[in-house]
Amino acid sequence: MLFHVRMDVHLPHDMDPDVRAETVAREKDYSQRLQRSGKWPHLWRIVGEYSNISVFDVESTDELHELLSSLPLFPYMTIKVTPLATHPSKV
Ligand SMILES: O=C(O)C[C@H]1C=CC(=O)O1
Repeated sequence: MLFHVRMDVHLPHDMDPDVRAETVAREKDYSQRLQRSGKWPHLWRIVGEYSNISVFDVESTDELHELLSSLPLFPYMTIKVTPLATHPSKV
């Protein structure tokens, strides 16, 4: 199952710089493991925003929720999920 996911990151301005750097580093490691596994085939930066557009390829909505809620940045993000179906005009 494919899902279009938009993530907007809102890190607190007063966040400790060491905590911020460590959280972002853990996020990078976690996301790269999911990308290598094939579950996160697209990850794009939205120009001019601390946001991304992603595509996840997972078995279920429960799996997607588990993956997203385990993101180290999850407490600092708003996430919008759009389920994708096959377009009837696709060749
Ligand atoms: O930077 C972001 O868009 C948030 C998040 C998604 C992947 C990653 O490494 O960080």
